[in-house]
Amino acid sequence: MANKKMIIVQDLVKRYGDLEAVKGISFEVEEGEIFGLLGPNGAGKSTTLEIIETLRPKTSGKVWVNGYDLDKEPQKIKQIIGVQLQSAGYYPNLNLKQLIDLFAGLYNKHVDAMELLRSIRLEDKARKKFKELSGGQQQRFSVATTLINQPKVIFLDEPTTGMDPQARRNLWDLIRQIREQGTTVVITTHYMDEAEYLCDRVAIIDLGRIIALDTPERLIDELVSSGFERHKEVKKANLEDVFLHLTGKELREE
Ligand SMILES: Nc1ncnc2c1ncn2[C@@H]1O[C@H](COP(=O)(O)OP(=O)(O)OP(=O)(O)O)[C@@H](O)[C@H]1O
Repeated sequence: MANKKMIIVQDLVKRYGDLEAVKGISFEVEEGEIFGLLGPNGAGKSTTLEIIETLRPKTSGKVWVNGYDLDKEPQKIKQIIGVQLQSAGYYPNLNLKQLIDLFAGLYNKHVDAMELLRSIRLEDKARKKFKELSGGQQQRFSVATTLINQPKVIFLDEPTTGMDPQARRNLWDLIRQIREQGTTVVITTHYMDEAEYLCDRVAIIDLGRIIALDTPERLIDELVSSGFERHKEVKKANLEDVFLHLTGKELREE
């Protein structure tokens, strides 16, 4: 059964002067999936994401989001997507509840700010300013704010960079919950364990081109069937498991 395509990207090209940062990439994201864009620094992930988000002009190629053509109906796309703000986007004098109320007002949506804060376990921080939160709390808040306009798809650009293992696992749970409620998620990450845990499918981008696109499992199976073997014996746990076993899974930031 063919699923509905939430995003279609065809032959997308982006040039910055002489540099061709995105060299004609094509991919589709299905409704309800967590889709990962992976790749080394400078591969073109953020550029691709920002073009789809209507935040950056493309050089050529076609993009549709929920059937809306980026060239013809960018406003329609803006209405159905959720984008994480950089920290500078959070007015410094407003507390978390006021920020949610402000965004809800801007989007003309009714949102129960306390309920949203409860869902990310920040209800006791309702009167705190964004800058007074820990890194993990800031990221949780920023992911939750992408939901205020009740989007069909949210974009998360390296959402767990710099987090400790507890906060990271916690954010993974939040992202999965968001998907379970029917929202499509597009995520960029440098962490392969994150991609393996979260993503239904991943596109690996290098030097502006997609060099692989499949489920993490099939990509791994393909590599193994090509004769690849790890040098070390694979253990049933890794160092992060040891760390979490010793220090617990509870958040430490409060
Ligand atoms: N505004 C810009 N002007 C000129 N070059 C840019 C601009 N933005 C990005 N680039 C270049 O385009 C290429 C792709 O950058 P992009 O930020 O999309 O990569 P990325 O895969 O998101 O990398 P990272 O993982 O470091 O965020 C890089 O070589 C970068 O230097």
